[in-house]
Amino acid sequence: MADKRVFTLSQVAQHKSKKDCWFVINGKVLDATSFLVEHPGGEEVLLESAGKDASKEFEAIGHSKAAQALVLKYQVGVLQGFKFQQEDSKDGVIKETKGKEMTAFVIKDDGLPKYAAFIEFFVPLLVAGFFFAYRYLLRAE
Ligand code: HEM
Repeated sequence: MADKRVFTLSQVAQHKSKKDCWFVINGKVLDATSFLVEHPGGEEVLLESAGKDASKEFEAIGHSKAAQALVLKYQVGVLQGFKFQQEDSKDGVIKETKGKEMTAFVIKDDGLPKYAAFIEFFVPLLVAGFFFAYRYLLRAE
């Protein structure tokens, strides 16, 4: 891939037809011609952005991670003067990193000792027992 080719926006603007459709997403110049028919959002939206910087539209849709990764497949170069933020993507090519998944545990610790559950169960039972015993004794008198 010609990942270090630098294009100006006016160069990108020359590729705005169905047979030659380029646009820019976050500083990456993409040739999405072969992707037009495959795009799940339809080719019309892509053609509307043809030859332009479609970063805002792309972000506005809230494209999935998979879609963002797919962008790299169609990259032909970078936009002149665009400052890439990530260290590893100075040339506009974000190397795929093995995603480190974040996991979290919530350790439930309400500070009660283990026998608390035992007490919570038996104390109401005892109270009820005393109540019925008391009533029984009252009737017996
Ligand atoms: C090469 C660039 C692009 C790729 C690889 C791409 C990929 C995708 C993918 C995979 C989806 C399915 C949903 C998802 O996984 O997020 C999608 C949906 C969509 N895309 Fe793109 N897209 C690109 C550019 C654009 C641009 C520039 C626009 C707007 C101007 C756009 C508008 C949409 C819309 C409207 C949907 C449908 C969303 C929905 O139905 O909820 N896409 N795109």
